[in-house]
Amino acid sequence: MKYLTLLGSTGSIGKNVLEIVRMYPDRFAVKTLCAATSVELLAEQILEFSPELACVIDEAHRDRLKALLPPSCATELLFGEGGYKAAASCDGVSMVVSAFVGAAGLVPTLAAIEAGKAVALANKETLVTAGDLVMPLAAEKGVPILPVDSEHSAIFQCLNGENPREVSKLILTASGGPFRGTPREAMGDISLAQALNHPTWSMGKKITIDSATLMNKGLEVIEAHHLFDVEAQRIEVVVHPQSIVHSMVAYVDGVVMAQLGQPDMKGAIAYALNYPSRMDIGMDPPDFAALAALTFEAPDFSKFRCLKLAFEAAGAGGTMPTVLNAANEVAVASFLEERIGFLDIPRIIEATMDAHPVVTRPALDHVQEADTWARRKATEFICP
Ligand SMILES: NC(=O)C1=CN([C@@H]2O[C@H](COP(=O)(O)OP(=O)(O)OC[C@H]3O[C@@H](n4cnc5c(N)ncnc54)[C@H](OP(=O)(O)O)[C@@H]3O)[C@@H](O)[C@H]2O)C=CC1
Ligand SMILES: CC(=O)[C@@H](O)[C@H](O)COP(=O)(O)O
Ligand SMILES: [Mn+2]
Repeated sequence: MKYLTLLGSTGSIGKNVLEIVRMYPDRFAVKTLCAATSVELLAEQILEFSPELACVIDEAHRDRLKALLPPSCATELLFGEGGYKAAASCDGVSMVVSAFVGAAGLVPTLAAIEAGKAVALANKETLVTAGDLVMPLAAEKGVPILPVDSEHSAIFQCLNGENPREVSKLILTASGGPFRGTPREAMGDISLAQALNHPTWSMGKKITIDSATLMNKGLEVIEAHHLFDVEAQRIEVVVHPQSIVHSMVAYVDGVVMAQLGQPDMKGAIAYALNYPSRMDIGMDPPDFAALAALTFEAPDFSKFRCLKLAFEAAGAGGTMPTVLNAANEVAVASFLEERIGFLDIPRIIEATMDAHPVVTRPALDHVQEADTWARRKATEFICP
């Protein structure tokens, strides 16, 4: 039996994880559930899965959650960063699924690694903001970091059994988002509803906006760099609108291995949860005869500035990816509140990066300071 801590149980990834737990109650049990403020859904999940511990973002939400549960409920209720760390390092937990959104995932993921728990990692921002700290700590503690992000799961599967020294490049596929065919001149008029309309994947709001700006792919380049120890110059992004080829690995002999499947996160989640064995999760392979075509094209870096900025942040290293990520979180939150336009997102990130004096080889304190600094700076650039 694998005992899980689920960081982000009320989110898109979290709900998919719980679907798989429902399919295999003989293999997985939920020991702790964590969310931020969605106490109604969390209460339902607590009643269904009876975790030992549950945690929300602050005391007020803990009190609201408590009021939704019967007095007989034995689940211990915690709140705040201390509570998340306790959930991530809880005795008896064998795997932590890291599925918070944003850099909020960093501290509990580090706590999980410190405590020697295997990590199934969906929260890419953890690696973008502090990959140089996270991966060495995982290596030191002998903790596996199993990718959940679909592209990274694909690469992980394509690398299986191959010699990493024979890899020539990683090829990340991008759907291209809803604005792949939108003329450059029309990009300023994009509405929130249009940006939330992802062509192939159903996901949380923040990552859906990241996909629309192609920042998601930029974050994934940095994530892949840390997960697979391949420098960003050897990571190529190719637009593949059908989202059937989830990513590829090219080898020194020119051979390319690809992983294909339907655009449904349950495949990647199940692979991470049950690695190295596969499970029947009721998913059919793509119907190739019914697919008109699988197509590939280069991304337009000038139309999608965020992708360019992510490569620049990867090249600068140190605290620059932390700043890229934090400024992006601020800009996307502001776009989701309809306070800024779509093209303000790259403008704010670029201005924040331009103002940042990079700290090389940062410790956790430096990362956290850079994150706080970038959020403040980006907020200033929202209303210049
Ligand atoms: N969705 C997908 O298909 C994919 C997602 N990912 C990555 O997985 C992560 C999760 O994405 P997704 O599930 O879409 O996101 P959602 O927005 O759907 O869910 C986010 C989860 O994190 C919780 N949360 C949000 N903010 C905080 C915070 N400050 N502290 C603690 N918990 C918080 C939310 O709780 P509450 O509901 O209470 O707000 C919710 O449970 C992201 O890093 C994303 O990039 C990667 C590949 C695919
Ligand atoms: C499902 C998943 O892994 C997402 O990160 C997905 O890749 C988003 O699609 P884009 O390719 O549009 O960014
Ligand atoms: Mn992805």
